[in-house]
Amino acid sequence: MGTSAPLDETISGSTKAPAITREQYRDAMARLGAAVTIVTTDGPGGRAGFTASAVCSVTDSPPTLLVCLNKSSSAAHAVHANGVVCVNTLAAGHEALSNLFGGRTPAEERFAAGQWHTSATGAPILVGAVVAFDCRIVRTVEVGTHDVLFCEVVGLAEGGGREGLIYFSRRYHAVTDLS
Ligand SMILES: NC(=O)c1ccc[n+]([C@@H]2O[C@H](COP(=O)([O-])OP(=O)(O)OC[C@H]3O[C@@H](n4cnc5c(N)ncnc54)[C@H](O)[C@@H]3O)[C@@H](O)[C@H]2O)c1
Ligand SMILES: Cc1cc2c(cc1C)N(C[C@H](O)[C@H](O)[C@H](O)COP(=O)(O)O)c1[nH]c(=O)[nH]c(=O)c1N2
Repeated sequence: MGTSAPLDETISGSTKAPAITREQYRDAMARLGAAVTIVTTDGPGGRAGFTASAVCSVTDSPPTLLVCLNKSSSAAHAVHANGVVCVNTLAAGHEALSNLFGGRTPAEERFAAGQWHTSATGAPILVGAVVAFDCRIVRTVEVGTHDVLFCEVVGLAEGGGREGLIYFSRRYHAVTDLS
């Protein structure tokens, strides 16, 4: 009979030489457009946040999304220690904030550039985000350089913005809801 699945798993890659280089892979991925988010956390591990485009829906029952987090990110310790994240979907006009959370800037400076509320889990919600998903991390799978965080959505906040932000071909693009 089955045992319960572990909450943390590691998936090892092939030991064979990869068929494509990192550069080829990145160039190809640059053609795959994605929404831009700022993933935040707060709690015993401290406040932290990072820009993420590797975010997608896994299932609606229970509502779950995944976030890929580079293990070397300055936010990694806090994310794992707190076990909660808020995925803030950015709007047109958030390009500078995205770049600040995109690396090499101290956490306090990142947060000082935006306005934040506190979600039910304690993670910061960005005022003006298109939509924010307040989440508890229910499972982590390590794959290569990244941790894949499976995040159960326990709360939602709508920021009212009508223009979303897409990262495509290494540039930001505003997208408008014409309905
Ligand atoms: N998933 C990620 O970790 C990820 C995604 C996008 C951008 N970034 C980082 O943002 C910076 C600028 O990125 P860019 O898009 O302008 O140019 P880039 O050439 O570094 O990346 C092109 C595309 O490749 C993918 N990618 C890049 N680095 C990755 C990584 N370490 N792991 C998995 N996928 C990765 C992403 O889809 C990215 O949009 C880089 O430092 C990059 O590492 C990381
Ligand atoms: C548009 C865009 C998109 C992404 C990123 C950057 C940018 C500009 N970065 C990189 C990530 O934000 C950055 O590495 C962290 O902020 C960690 O940097 P520090 O270690 O804090 O300097 C990123 N990192 C990650 O782990 N997962 C992701 O999906 C993304 N996506």
